[in-house]
Amino acid sequence: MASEEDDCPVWLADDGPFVVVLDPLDGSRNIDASIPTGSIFGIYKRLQELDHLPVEEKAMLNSLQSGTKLVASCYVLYSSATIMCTTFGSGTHAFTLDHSTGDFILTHPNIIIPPRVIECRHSYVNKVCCFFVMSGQIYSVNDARYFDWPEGLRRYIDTVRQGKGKYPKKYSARYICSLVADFHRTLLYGGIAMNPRDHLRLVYEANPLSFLAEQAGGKGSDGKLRILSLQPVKLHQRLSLFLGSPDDIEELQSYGDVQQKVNPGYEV
Ligand SMILES: O=P(O)(O)OC[C@H]1O[C@](O)(COP(=O)(O)O)[C@@H](O)[C@@H]1O
Repeated sequence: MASEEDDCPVWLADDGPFVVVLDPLDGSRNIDASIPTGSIFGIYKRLQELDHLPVEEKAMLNSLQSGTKLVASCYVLYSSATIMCTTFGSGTHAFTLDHSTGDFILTHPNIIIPPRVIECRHSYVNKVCCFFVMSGQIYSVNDARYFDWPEGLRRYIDTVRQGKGKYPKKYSARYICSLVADFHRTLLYGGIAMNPRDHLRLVYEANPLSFLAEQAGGKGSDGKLRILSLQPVKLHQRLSLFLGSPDDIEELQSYGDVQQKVNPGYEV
């Protein structure tokens, strides 16, 4: 088991079938203000071919598995409702805690990130009428960092918020600064959630959430590459993270230069 809060993974049992990587409390700086927080989990199979190695070594290598090897991912959102959203590789499904029984009830089966534009067709006598319902025009980023962003990311955000992107509607901004909450909204409402600086962790945050995004028909990217295709080399490896609908991620990536390399370490 490897936790974002610990320097090294721990080996719990020789015969445990699974490896768990977790961020136990994401968005912790929000707690005193009662802003939503969350937990994130990724689950892999134990690599039995490494069983002969010393404990520290096999604990580390088991925790550094590629995101493509995830067998399950989950986040729990602590907000006006407590929601557990999971994937076992066959869709993304969310369960809401019923406080009266302690059970998690399946409330959001087969979540699909809303596509940016939904085409509706209606048939009338001798006529097919087609119109579009716009959906998902939301971007989520800490744009106080605007002047540290690369030129491509600035152009992308400037473009979509003026309604001059591929879809002709001005985007709205939403940023909670709690990754689980920002991602949960993106799953349900669409759009794109991002942290372009190398702050979030590949193992504990980017991989599990990208697996959930993909299983909901979306994408997880570092601005250039599919997150799940990246091989972790360090347990606490940080990177740029973009999660959202396929249209939004593809449009963002077309701007090329979107990873924030200047990261002075912000106070708040
Ligand atoms: O300061 P930024 O760049 O807006 O980063 C905020 C992000 O950092 C987090 O608080 C996680 O940071 P920690 O891992 O240091 O707790 C996310 O929940 C949030 O999305």
